[in-house]
Amino acid sequence: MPLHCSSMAIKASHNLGLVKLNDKRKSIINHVGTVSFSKTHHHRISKPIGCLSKLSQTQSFTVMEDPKRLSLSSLQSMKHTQELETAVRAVQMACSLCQKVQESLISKSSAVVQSKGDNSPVTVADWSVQATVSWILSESFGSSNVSIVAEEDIQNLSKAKAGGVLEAVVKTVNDCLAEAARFGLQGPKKALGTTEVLEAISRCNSRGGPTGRFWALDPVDGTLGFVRGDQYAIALALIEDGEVVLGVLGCPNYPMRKEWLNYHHRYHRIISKLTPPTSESWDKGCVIYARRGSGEAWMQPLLHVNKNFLWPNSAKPVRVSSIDNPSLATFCEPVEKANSSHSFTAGLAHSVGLRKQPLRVYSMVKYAAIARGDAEIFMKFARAGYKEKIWDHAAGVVIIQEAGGVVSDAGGCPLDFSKGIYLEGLDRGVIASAGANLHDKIIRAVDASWDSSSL
Ligand SMILES: Nc1ncnc2c1ncn2[C@@H]1O[C@H](COP(=O)(O)OS(=O)(=O)O)[C@@H](OP(=O)(O)O)[C@H]1O
Ligand SMILES: [Mg+2]
Ligand SMILES: [Mg+2]
Ligand SMILES: [Mg+2]
Repeated sequence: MPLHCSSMAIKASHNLGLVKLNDKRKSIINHVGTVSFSKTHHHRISKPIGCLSKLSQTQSFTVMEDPKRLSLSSLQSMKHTQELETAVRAVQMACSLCQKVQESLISKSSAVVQSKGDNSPVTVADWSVQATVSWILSESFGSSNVSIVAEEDIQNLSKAKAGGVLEAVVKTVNDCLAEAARFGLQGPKKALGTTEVLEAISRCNSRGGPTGRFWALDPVDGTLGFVRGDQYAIALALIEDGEVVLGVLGCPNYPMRKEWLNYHHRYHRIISKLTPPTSESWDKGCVIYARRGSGEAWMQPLLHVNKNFLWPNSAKPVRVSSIDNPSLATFCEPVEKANSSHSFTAGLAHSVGLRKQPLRVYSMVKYAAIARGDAEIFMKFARAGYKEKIWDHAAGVVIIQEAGGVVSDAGGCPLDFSKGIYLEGLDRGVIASAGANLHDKIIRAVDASWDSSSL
């Protein structure tokens, strides 16, 4: 919503991600990821000029709507309708594909799990989703109009050829595309050949950057969770001139009860045989999506093709939690210590007064949990030297922001999606919160404890 406040000479266009100030508060407002304009409204600045070291300097202002600019706002919110619809349908298809592959992984052997150069896992599902989404986007918008940055390439797939992985990918892609009509999309007239599948995967060779439009795709985020029969996500975002304009997160195992998100909880239940370790126990799954500037994030249940559900799917709005008392708040973080320092976040939690056990969840399901109001804070502090990739964050960031939350690096700056495949310039770590108060507290705690940390 465009905003105008004459008394403070503040003009802000929320939808366009611009904030202009003509008084001496410029240095304060331009430099933080979140600005409290009033006690109840929080508005994001997506292009700061620099960084404030402490969000506590955030100022409060009274803001009035400028009715003359409303038409611009509604125009903005109609943008990308086609792209969003296609992206949601493609992610629904990808969820269905992944569910089938995960079931077969659990019931058979782990032979289809390959290791990449960095020892991270990759599976038939990662390549198959990348091929399927790439093919759908190209068919829907014309391959010359579609540019995609995505995690996987065909090098490892060619290496894995001997194990029959490529054949399995081609079959999985074709089985999935054969169901396209049920998702309101058009599939191929005849099954894709190996060359076409490889082409679809390797077409995702954009390197991103500051200008133009590209999609960012993580075909399976949290592959480790996926192969362990746990949480994972399919993440698709559209980025224009360095800004994420829409995001879609497919979370096929998002459980009915939020406590079941917790890796440890699930693990203990399984070993104590309280619930069977089948995917049934999740009762589960959703696709969450948002469009920049709409102020809304939406959630759909998964479409179950075998249950004969047809498009359109029902959707309901999601909103971040209203909890801003740290003692009542839950924070989530990666399961693997190697991906984020559990000891550093434990220290932060202690100093901020977070009393609950951390919710350790694989993948961008953590972003989904914040957007749905199932947790209040997400923190990730990777080891020094690790560079976060845009596809691991883009969709989640826009969804949380539109659901009313705040996302920044540990210096309070927005994540920068304009610098290629990495989040260049990221200050220490990623923090997402349900509201500005919690966010402010975490950022101050990071500042206070960073120098004595071993990160
Ligand atoms: N060393 C290191 N440090 C930090 N992050 C790393 C690291 N290595 C990988 N990755 C990326 O982390 C993605 C998975 O993040 P998660 O939050 O799901 O972590 S965890 O699996 O719950 O521990 C994971 O995404 P996927 O590869 O899509 O699963 C990686 O992009
Ligand atoms: Mg990932
Ligand atoms: Mg991945
Ligand atoms: Mg990976």
